[in-house]
This record gives sequence, C-alpha cells and structure tokens, in this order.
Amino acid sequence: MVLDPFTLLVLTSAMAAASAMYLAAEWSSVRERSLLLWSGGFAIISVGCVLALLRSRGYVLFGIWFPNGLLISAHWLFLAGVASCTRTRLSRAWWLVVVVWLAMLFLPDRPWWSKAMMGTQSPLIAVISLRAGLLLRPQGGTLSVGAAQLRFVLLAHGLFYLAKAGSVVAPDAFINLNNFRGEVIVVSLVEGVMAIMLLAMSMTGTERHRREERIAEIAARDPLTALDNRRALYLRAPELLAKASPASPGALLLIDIDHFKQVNDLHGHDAGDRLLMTLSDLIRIVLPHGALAARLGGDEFVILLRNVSGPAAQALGQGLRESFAQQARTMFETPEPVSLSIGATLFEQPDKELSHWLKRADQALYASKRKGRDRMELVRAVPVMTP
Ligand SMILES: Nc1nc2c(ncn2[C@@H]2O[C@H](COP(=O)(O)OP(=O)(O)OP(=O)(O)O)[C@@H](O)[C@H]2O)c(=O)[nH]1
Repeated sequence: MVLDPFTLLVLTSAMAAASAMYLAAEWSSVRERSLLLWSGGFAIISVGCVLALLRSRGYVLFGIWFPNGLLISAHWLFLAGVASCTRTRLSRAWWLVVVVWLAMLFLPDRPWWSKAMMGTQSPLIAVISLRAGLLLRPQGGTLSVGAAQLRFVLLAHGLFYLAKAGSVVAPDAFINLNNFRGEVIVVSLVEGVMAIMLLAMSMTGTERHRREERIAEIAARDPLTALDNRRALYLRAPELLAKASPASPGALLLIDIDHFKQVNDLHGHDAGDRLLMTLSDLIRIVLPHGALAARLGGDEFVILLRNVSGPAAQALGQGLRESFAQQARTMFETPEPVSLSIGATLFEQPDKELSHWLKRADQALYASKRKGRDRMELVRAVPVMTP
C-alpha cells in the first residue's frame, strides 16, 4: 500500500474538520472555553491541510510556510485549552510563539529552506505540546482517565516533534516540505492523523469528567453555607468513623443556634441567612485538618473530629460558642440572646454507624437546651464490654 502525501493530507484534513465539529458540538451544549479553543485548533489544522492540498494542485493562495505555520497556531490553541481546563495562567512569553511564526513567513520559498522551516516549526510544536502535557500533572489527587490519556498523547506528540526536529540533519530525500515529499513528511502525516483522533477523544473525556466532578461537588454542598450537606456527610463520615479506636477516639458535635427564630422574625429571613453563614465561617476557622463539617438543615450543624480527647473537643466547642455569641450580639438585637447549644459525643467503636452517634449527640443537645441553652454537653464514650 502506498501512503502518498496527498491521500494522507486529505485524511488529516477530514479528521481535523470532524474533530473540530465534534468538539464544537460539545461546546455548544456545555459552553466550556477549553472545548472551543481545542475545536479552533482542529479547525486551523483542517484549513492548513486544505491550503497545502490546493497548493500541491497548483492553486497557490499563500506562501508555502503559511499552511505549515498554521500547525503552530493550532497547537498553541491546544495549550490555551489545557490552561483553561486546568485553570492555569500562561506566561505572556508564550505570545512570542506568534512572533516567531510570523517571522517564519518571511523565509525564502526554496526547497533547501524546508529544513530551516522544519528546524523552527518542530521544536516550537514540541515545546507547546510538552508544556500542555505537563500542565495536566496530578495536583494533590489523581488525574481522571481522560486527562491522563490527554497528557499521554500530548507528551508522546511533543516527543515525536522533538525527534522530528532532529531529522533536519537527514538528507534532502527524506524531507521536502516544499512539495510534501520525503519519508519524514509521510511519517509525520501518519502520526498527525493518529494524534488528531486520540487528542479529540481524550479532550472530550477530560472535559466530561471535569463536569461530572463539578456536578458531584454541587450535589454534596449546602448552597447557603457551602459546607457539606446531610447527604455528603453520610457519604464521607464512614471513613472517619472507621478510624476510631479506644486509643484514638473521635468526637461528634451537634450544634444548634438558640433563639434563631427570633432573628428571622424580627430582622427578616436574609438576616437569618447571614447568621447561618457567619456560623459556617466560624466553623471553618476552628475545623482541624482531616475533620468534617456539615449543615444538616435549618440551624443545625455537625462537626466530626478524629483523634481527639474529651477536653480538646470541649475546648473547640467552647471556643466556637464564645466567638459565635459575640458575633451574633454585634449583628442583631433580640429579646433572648442568640447563642449556641452543643450536644457532643466521643466515639471509639469503629463498627457503629453515623446515625447511632447522631442520636447520642442529639440526646446531649436536648440536655443542653433543657439546662438553659448556651452550653455544651459531652457524652463520654461507652467502654467496649468484653465478655
Ligand atoms: N433564614 C433562614 N431560616 C431558616 C432556614 N432554614 C430553617 N430556618 C428557620 O430556622 C428556624 C429554626 O427554628 P428552631 O430551631 O426551632 O427555633 P429556635 O428559635 O432556634 O429555637 P431553639 O433552638 O429552641 O432555641 C425556623 O424559624 C425556620 O424557619 C434557612 O435556610 N434560612
């Protein structure tokens, strides 16, 4: 089978156009900027291939270096898309690529200059692709499958172009960009077709996974306070509860605002909302690393602490109570003081479920309300009985 450059260019152009439309269709429904940038990159590759095809058939619309240089702009858009996807700010120095590309248009249009063109274009594409691949490194967690695939394709593509830059030393028979002849050109076109397909697929996968993550995050969050909601607490608590042992107990604090209704009734629902947000901010401030905090609903919040002693849990609760009461005093005037009642329990049995500890903390909360509010009642852990 003869893979002539003309056929390969037709294939590349068709694949790039299809990828551009595929990503544009995805963008039109979800409006993610990176999809639009990537779609633009593929559209540019398609246009560049068509121009090169026309030129090879004698329709000279632009200088030979123009369609070749378009490949640099396309990769530049791929990098911009990855930066947008990973929320990274690119250095302004990347605009220099555009300057180099424009300068390349002034290269003389003669066969020998194929090498000069390749010697400039290939390292630029390599650097842009490698940078885009490296931007997708895992930060703190693991990469999604789509992002890991995109990273792999971009790095492999960048390394290919690095090797291609080295081909500048190959004899003229291997490279002739001027009329798309030579082994290097054929191999590049084959690699290009493969890269287009894999890039388009992994780009779509990366964005879809990111969207799913965002939706899951929204579903787990209380919209007013941005703390975890009840559902998220029930999902995340088991891991923390399972770590509890007599040597390393945990604590559950059930927090309820006293006389919250008065704030709503006298100062309006918005004022009540502001107070709930103030409490959630104070909770975030005192929350130790590895602990969980959630709003169960209404004016009821939960803090789950791990590896904590009774006195330490007491101290955290008292601190929270004092700072909240002080803030509430300065925010609103109410007939009864707006404060916090806290019911807490220590836990050291890893096999008990969250609802079990919530029930115990609720009894403690009830006791603290009954004893006059603005206090914390702590139930000690029940020692594990061995027969
Ligand atoms: N502003 C606001 N109010 C809410 C929200 N969710 C529930 N509430 C109100 O919170 C109040 C909760 O009432 P309670 O906890 O029973 O009343 P309380 O005055 O705090 O009574 P004690 O807890 O016994 O001191 C009710 O008035 C609800 O309407 C919310 O998201 N925003």
